[in-house]
Amino acid sequence: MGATLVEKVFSSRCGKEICAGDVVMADVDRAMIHDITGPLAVQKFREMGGERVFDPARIVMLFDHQVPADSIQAAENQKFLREFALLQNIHNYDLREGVCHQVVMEKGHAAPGEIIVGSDSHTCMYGAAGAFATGIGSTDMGFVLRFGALYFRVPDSIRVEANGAFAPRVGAKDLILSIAGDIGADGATYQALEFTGDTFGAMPMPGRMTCCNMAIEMGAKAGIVPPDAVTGEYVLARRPGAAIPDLASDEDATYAEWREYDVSDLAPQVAVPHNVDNVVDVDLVAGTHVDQVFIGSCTNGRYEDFAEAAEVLGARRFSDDVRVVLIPASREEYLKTLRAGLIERFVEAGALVEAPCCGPCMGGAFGLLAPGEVSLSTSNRNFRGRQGSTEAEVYLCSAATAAASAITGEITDPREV
Ligand SMILES: CC(C)[C@H](C(=O)O)[C@@H](O)C(=O)O
Ligand code: SF4
Repeated sequence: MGATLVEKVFSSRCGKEICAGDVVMADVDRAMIHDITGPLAVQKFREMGGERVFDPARIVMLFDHQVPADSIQAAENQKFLREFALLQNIHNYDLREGVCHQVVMEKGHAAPGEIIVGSDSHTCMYGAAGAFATGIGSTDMGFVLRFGALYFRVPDSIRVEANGAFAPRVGAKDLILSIAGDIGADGATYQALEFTGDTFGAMPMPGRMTCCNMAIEMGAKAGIVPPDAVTGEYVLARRPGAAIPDLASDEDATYAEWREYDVSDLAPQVAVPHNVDNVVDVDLVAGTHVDQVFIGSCTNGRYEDFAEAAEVLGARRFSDDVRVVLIPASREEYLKTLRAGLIERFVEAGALVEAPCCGPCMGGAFGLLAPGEVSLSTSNRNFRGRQGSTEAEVYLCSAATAAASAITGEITDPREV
């Protein structure tokens, strides 16, 4: 019987045929912790009798949610983790690089066929590199830090096949929002989303990351794009010599579901408050006043997002009625955006450009909303209270839609500005 990509990853790791539903103990290739979840994971590791981590080279520690520290507690957490890294000889550690998921990808910590865990729900983003990657809780992470392995129930897969080319100003974020609208916020619970078809085949890595990143928003364990030449080029540039196994689902693999999309007539999509699956074509909400526009996060804070935003902006200014907050997801993305002259253009146009971090995405560090305010955000979550007051509203969209709306001060179709 044929196997899915995810079943193949586990079969290869376990050295025997593994099927969806099997519970296996599997070694992990990388374990990622960050400033919020790291301290509890370390505490759990110690409670389990941990003295030395299983392999310092396989642990990645990044600070992003509250950087620079926005409270004494955050500063203490970061100090605690820094001391742990020094003690354990963890070198893949940085407090300045940016949002953890972006940094994991760009430093080459994810490669096809690998199994990666992170104590953050959007760890599923590394499926863009053809890895099985999933978010785990801090107790599980304590176990992983100690033993380098974890029990997994191997998920069923939903095949999401997309074909066709996007219209101008429509792209990966619109596609994944539309998929979330169809599947629903819990419609893929404990399953893997396998993204196939010529749209994904032609999609550059940033778009694949956007789509895999949002798998968790449908409850999925993982999102994964079958590794191909695009994956190989990205991974090898960051980890020279990495093995790029030929991995794809068998033709007769069993899927829980098979969904097909034709993206050629897809319009820009917007998720309206307060659920990610409350998705509509942009024209249905066009004209909604916005108080804050945020372009950033692990979902859409890459150079390509800012380049598209700059194209939409042209020589204009952002509306004086909107707080426009732009945050490249990492230093690498920041530098690319800076060197292309875009940061200067954005600042001239009235934007606040911040250093790489999660920023307003989770309403943690800064950029909070007052009751009654409306945010339009390129991030991935819009539930009540996500960016500040529970009486505020968060809409989600692409960087193109965000830029168009930041110019007009209301939700705007990027094809019309
Ligand atoms: C803080 C962290 C645990 C959380 C997550 O797991 O996703 C955050 O990154 C988020 O996006 O809500
Ligand atoms: S940018 Fe947002 S979604 Fe991504 S890790 Fe940070 S808080 Fe979570």
